Amino acid sequence: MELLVDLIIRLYLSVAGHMLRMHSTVITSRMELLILLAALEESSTLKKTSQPELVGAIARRDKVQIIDFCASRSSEKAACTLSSSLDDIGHGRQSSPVAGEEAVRRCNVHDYVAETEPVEGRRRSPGPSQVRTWFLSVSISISFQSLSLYPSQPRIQMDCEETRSCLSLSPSMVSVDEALQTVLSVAPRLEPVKVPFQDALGLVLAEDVVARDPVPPFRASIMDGYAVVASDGPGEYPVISESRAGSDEIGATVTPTNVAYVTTGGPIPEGADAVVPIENVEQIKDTYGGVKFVKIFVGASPGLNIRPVGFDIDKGATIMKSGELIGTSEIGLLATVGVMMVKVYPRPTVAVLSTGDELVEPTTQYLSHGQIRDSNRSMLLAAAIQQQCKTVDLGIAHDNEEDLERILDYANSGGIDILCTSGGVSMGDRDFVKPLLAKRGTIHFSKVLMKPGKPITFAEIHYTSTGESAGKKILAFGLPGNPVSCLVCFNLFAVPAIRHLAGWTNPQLQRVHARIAQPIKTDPVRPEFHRAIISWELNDGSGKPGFVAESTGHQMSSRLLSMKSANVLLELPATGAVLSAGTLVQAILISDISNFPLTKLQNSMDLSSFPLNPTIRSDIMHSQTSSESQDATVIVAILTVSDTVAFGSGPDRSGPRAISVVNSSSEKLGGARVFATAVVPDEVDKIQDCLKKWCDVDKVDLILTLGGTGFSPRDVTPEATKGLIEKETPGLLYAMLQESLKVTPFAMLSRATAGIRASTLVRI
Ligand SMILES: Nc1nc2c(c(=O)[nH]1)N[C@H]1C(S)=C(S)[C@@H](COP(=O)(O)OP(=O)(O)OC[C@H]3O[C@@H](n4cnc5c(N)ncnc54)[C@H](O)[C@@H]3O)O[C@H]1N2
Ligand code: MOO
Repeated sequence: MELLVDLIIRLYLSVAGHMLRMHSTVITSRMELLILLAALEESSTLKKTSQPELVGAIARRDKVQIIDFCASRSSEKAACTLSSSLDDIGHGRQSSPVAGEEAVRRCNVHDYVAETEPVEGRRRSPGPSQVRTWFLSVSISISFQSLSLYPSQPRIQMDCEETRSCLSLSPSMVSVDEALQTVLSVAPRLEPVKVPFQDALGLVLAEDVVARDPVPPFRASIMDGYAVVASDGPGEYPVISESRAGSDEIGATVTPTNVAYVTTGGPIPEGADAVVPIENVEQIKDTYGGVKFVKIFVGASPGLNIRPVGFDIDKGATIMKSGELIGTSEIGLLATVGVMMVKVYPRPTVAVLSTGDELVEPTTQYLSHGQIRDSNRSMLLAAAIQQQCKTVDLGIAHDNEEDLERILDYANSGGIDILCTSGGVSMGDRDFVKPLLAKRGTIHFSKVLMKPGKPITFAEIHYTSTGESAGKKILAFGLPGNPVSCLVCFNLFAVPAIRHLAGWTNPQLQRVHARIAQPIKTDPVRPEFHRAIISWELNDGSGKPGFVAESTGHQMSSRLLSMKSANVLLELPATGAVLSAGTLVQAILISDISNFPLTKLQNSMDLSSFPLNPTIRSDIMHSQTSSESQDATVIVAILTVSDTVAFGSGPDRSGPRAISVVNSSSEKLGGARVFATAVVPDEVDKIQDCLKKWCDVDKVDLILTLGGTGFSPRDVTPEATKGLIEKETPGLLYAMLQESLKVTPFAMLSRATAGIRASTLVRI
């Protein structure tokens, strides 16, 4: 039996693309230990640290529970199969076979070398009748290097307080959706307040607003012209009065055979039932006995150009409903109907605290070794202000429990609604935020299956003060220290919470669909929130208008530049696959998108630096050719061949440069213009697909390929090109080499290729 289990494990681990998973499995026998050890054999971390502990626990006949054991390669299917196999072998109790996506979703995976988590329960030694239970969360990347062992609370009766603290610290990981639902279910609506209507911009109404007056309050003219009795018809009439907006010609009554001058918005005199615009009327030069006469050229039907009383707003009409957001037009409406005080949900007060011994004020000119400027605090305060919150700056807390506790107490007494800390929520020995939040309140979750932002912690703390705030709660977000993780988590969780507190009926962030401009590699385990800039394009690559998303580049969670200018977070599923350019994905809006970058089609120079895949680019190219190719005699396409660029791990430096060289030397090159660009990874079929399409379908004149000419196994551009060209052009190669040698002797190491396919010249 042992051999069989061992074999199964080895088999599964040896098959590329398989995932091994044991879920909620209690290890009680040597056989089960074997399963684990066989699988983890290659984990040096385990051997050095956790394995002896685990073996010791088994030897002592302590009960060991694996809550999540996941050797992740990529396939979810294998996880289910193995899970069932384990059941079949018969452990004596069920390990639940978790299927497909659900398995991955619930998987507690760590994709880096993790360490023992400081959990309260660890300090307790098991009593005589107690069962020692370990929570073991294991993730094995392809190299099987990472493992974390979580000794957890013994399964013993504890008093409530202890139970709560321990449970709050359990390392279970929730999905982003679950986490958000939790936040929203815990977040209370703030008590509504009355404010002057001018101060209500951006707030949510907490009552209906009723018009106390009709609008307009009198019959008003829509045009500058003459108020007439419609039945009079065309003819010459005396002007008996002039009614201008703002004046009321009291007493003036229009009767048949006379008219009154009116301006737009002015009251219509009694008796008149239509207004003839001034354009259809002529002043008669001579006045008769001081009375002005006009000649009316057209007839009018009753009611023409008159707004009756209450035409825009009826008296008593509900013009705004509770729950509506007050924008600029709403302020205008409140003014119109004379509602001077409105009941609204107030803005939450957000306190922001940075934690970490390495942090110094941003004003620090010279940094000592190990110091960094605190960026998160200013950023979070600005983000809170952007959400219209009142803010409290709690400064920087050092990595010690006392400092943190003192500041938390201060915040606690200050009437705040939300506390945002950053840093100190991960696994370091000085990460005090979680234990403190657990001590002061209830932790609802402390890890979320997302990238970046995994260690985000959410807790609710109850006010200790006795004053007005007594009984109220503070929502505490323990945001990760990495600046990008910090801001991404603020957007995804704190912003909806702020909105919910502030009375929004739909506090969720809005989503749109966008097509990605570059291929993006997804994470195999954590759904990723990839920072990008979307813009509206007349052709999003599908031939129709739509949003196109441009990645902000390298997505490391410390690289705040990846957040700069980003107006969306692309929601990328955790499949480990590469999404090709042009794939439609969901984009979560994180900022105002009204300030779009210029659309690529509006800016032909910019067009060239837009590395869409060949299909997309060609579509755009076709829509361009009618207007722009008329004067271009040589149509050029540029292909960047690079894994780094294709997978979004680095910017395309050579592509844009080549484009500007071609475009700026256009005249010298006989009217050459770049109409198509693309980026593909170093793979023969991808390169060939693109070249074939440009040669055979788009009939491009010249293709320049960049990259992939070196000597590494992935450098295959020459091979891909040679497989396609029909006639070689050795002379060109010679000329290219000669020129290149003038710049660098290394040119002789280049494996340049050139040739013709159909009517296209391909050069690398
Ligand atoms: N062994 C493990 N290590 C880490 C894990 C893990 O699960 N096991 N998680 C990683 C992930 S994911 C993240 S995200 C970070 C989060 O760490 P913390 O929230 O504890 O943050 P710190 O360790 O304090 O700082 C991380 C990083 O960010 C910088 N930082 C912190 N505060 C600021 C600030 N106010 N302004 C600018 N930069 C800040 C800090 O210097 C660090 O470089 O943990 C991983 N590690
Ligand atoms: O989850 Mo951390 O936020 O990847 O860097």
